[in-house]
Amino acid sequence: MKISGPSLSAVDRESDIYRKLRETHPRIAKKDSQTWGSKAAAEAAVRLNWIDLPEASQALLPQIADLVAKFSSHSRVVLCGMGGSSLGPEVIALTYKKDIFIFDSTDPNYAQHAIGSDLAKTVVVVSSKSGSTIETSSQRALFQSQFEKAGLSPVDHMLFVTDPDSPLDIEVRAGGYSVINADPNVGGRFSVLSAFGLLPSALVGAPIADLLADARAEKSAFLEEDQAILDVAYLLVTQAEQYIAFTDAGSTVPGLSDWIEQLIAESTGKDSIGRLPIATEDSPRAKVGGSFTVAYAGSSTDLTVEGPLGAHFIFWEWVTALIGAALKIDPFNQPNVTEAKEQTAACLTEWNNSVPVLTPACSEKSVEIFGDGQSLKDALATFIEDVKDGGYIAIMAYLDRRDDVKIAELRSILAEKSGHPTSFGWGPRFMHSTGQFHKGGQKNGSFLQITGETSIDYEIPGRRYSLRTLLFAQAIGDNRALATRKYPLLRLHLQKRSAGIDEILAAARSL
Ligand SMILES: O=P(O)(O)OC[C@H]1O[C@](O)(CO)[C@@H](O)[C@@H]1O
Repeated sequence: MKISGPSLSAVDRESDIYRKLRETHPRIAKKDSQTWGSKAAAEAAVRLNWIDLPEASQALLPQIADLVAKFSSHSRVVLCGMGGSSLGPEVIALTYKKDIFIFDSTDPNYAQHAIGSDLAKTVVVVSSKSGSTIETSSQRALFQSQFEKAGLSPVDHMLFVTDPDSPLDIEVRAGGYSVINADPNVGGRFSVLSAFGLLPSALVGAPIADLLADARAEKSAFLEEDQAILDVAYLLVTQAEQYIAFTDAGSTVPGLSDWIEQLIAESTGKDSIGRLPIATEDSPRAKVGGSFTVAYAGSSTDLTVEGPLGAHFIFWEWVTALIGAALKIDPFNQPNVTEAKEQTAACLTEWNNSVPVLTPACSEKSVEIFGDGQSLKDALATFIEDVKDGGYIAIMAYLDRRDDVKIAELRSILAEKSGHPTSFGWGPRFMHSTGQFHKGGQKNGSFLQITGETSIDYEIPGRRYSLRTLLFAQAIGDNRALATRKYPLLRLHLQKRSAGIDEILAAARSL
């Protein structure tokens, strides 16, 4: 991996932190579960096999090749999965310019795109380590019924990646489905070089053997010569107090920032001392709010890290483990993700499985305002004013990331208007990424939720609620989890999505 940039002059290789990182590096290589302290040791003992994946996953290649051959008559691949289970294949497909539909949402409008118009040609990979993630199990149930309704046998169109003996594994094997098991001692966000990353990527024709070879070469390189990897970990610990802005601009590995975001945010966003990665459009916009800036090409950020995608994967996983040791946190748990899940379940019970009428404080044209402010502009202005010194804004859009993609422009507008680091996440996908940080990291976030009416809805077979109800329970559940912490919180609800997005963008630009 080649590293460069002006920040390297700040590396103090004689400092205590650098010494700690240098001591930690060989302990990670030995898979020493005590590396992150005794409290983290039990979890670490069953989470460290990602270290072996560049070599160990080669053994999976024949099984993956068989599955690719078995499903080769299907021209369209859909991947159902959340967090690490989907962001890995997404960046691989983007990098190698392969087409895969990533279904990592519960938005019915987006689900309609996932289902598409040609189920006969579609193969669906359902990826879930635990087998119990609510989004993934709902997506799976939806697809099963869609295939049946279309007169197609789901067994011929669906295959599964999961841990051996997970409830999902047992059920789908009994049902005659194709299944590939991943190593259970690898956590979701570290799983890209396991079957979770490799199988969907191979189905769309990405060169997975090359990815593994690049990861192996990089691992050998940093085990032999540790300076580059220790320098990067040192900078992210010492030069970024809280915010690390990543940009894919000019990069040969587009989408990597989103994958790194889930890796670092969910691994470090706890005990109020984490690092918040922010995926930004380009280096000028990355700098807003004084974030430490990182790119994978060019020379306009604090740090540039260049290398092939497989090398990036193992490099950033290792850096994350190093950061965890330096910050004295357990990088392998995600305590606050569970909290949002519980709030979602509580909403579903309270609502008796259907969204109640939610009355806004006020409305303007297509947008309902749940929060302070007499108009959209006023609400946004108040929201920005309330951001704490040194704090950040998180925009969470529970919308369709194909049709509603324009709303992502709000990130740079609010960053510029407020001068604060501003992240953007699609709901509920961000819940498996920055969602952990929002509730477990530094207590200085301000949260803007954007929800919208749906043009379609789907019943989820086997559940008593629909996809739309689940989406709203996730949004309102997370809203409650944030509200209990008394963080600044605004929800804008779009009665009409397209018009509402334009109105929000216009109001934000006029601030
Ligand atoms: O693969 P699973 O078990 O469905 O989990 C999906 C995601 O949920 C988390 O467990 C928690 O957000 C992630 O670490 C993981 O990538």
